[in-house]
Amino acid sequence: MTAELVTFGETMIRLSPPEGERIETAQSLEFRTAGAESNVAVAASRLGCSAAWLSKLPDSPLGRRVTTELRTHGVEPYVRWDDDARQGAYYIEQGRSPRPTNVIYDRADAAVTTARPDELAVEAVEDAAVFYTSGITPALSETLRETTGELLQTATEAGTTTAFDLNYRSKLWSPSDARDACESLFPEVDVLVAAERDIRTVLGLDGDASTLASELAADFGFETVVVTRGEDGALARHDGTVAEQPVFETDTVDAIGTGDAFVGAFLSRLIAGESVETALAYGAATAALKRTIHGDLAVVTPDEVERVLRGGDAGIDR
Ligand SMILES: O=C(O)C(=O)C[C@H](O)[C@H](O)COP(=O)(O)O
Repeated sequence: MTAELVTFGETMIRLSPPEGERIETAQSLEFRTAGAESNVAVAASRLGCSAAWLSKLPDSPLGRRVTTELRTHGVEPYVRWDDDARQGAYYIEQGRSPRPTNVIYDRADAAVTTARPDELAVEAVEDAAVFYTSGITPALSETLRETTGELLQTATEAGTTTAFDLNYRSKLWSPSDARDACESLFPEVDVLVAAERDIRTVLGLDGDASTLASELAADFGFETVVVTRGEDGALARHDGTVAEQPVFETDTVDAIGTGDAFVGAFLSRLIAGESVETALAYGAATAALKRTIHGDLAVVTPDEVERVLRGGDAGIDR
């Protein structure tokens, strides 16, 4: 079946001690899966968009754990299985003020780092409405930098809209390396999503969020630029106009995955033919719901998102 949204990247095993426990001393670790591009596919799928995820995984219980979880949420994994490769993982110790959240990656030499286009379901990219990947993927290896560029080009040539989240991770590379790699990919990107702080740190731009979006659109010819601003909401520049979206208040249980939930919901609405304004609102509502849920995944339903959009409060539904 042709998927409307196709994403490409690494999905890791996510290991986290119980709240208030340190990685150094914890006796147990919660076991989940997480990865920016599959998180986006899950959010979109849960909101009614058909979604597929391309990657390379070890042919092992750890690799199959990833595909099993994605299928649970309706995402079709198109995976190249590798007998000998590693499964990437990360440890996350959730912070509580004044102790920050800490992520420790264990993803060097993961299976995906050697993925080449001829090992991947490139035809799914050609047939999709939107192809999505993020700045994490080219950060993982030189091969992935090339593969990311080739898949974006394949998408462009096939008339598939391309979407890219800058997703800067300082534990993977320096701002200048990220800038070089991402700017070389930008000519093939139609929809750019970027956190305001990443635009300043990585791309070295200054000014308010609206100015950043306009400069990016002018410099790189993006069709749409979405700037995410944490508690200050998000804005999108499209067709020469800027739309703003505040955040929905939330009681945060787990903030990790908020950005990906936003992007997945946003893309699902664009694919459904809705306006950028509507897509932004869906993104913000889905992101708020994600923050109330443990793990990276936006395990939500369209009704729940609609309810947030209508301003429904929490309460007890019985
Ligand atoms: O692959 C990586 O390096 C990741 O960081 C996976 C992350 O768990 C998500 O991408 C969450 O990112 P947010 O949605 O911005 O919270």
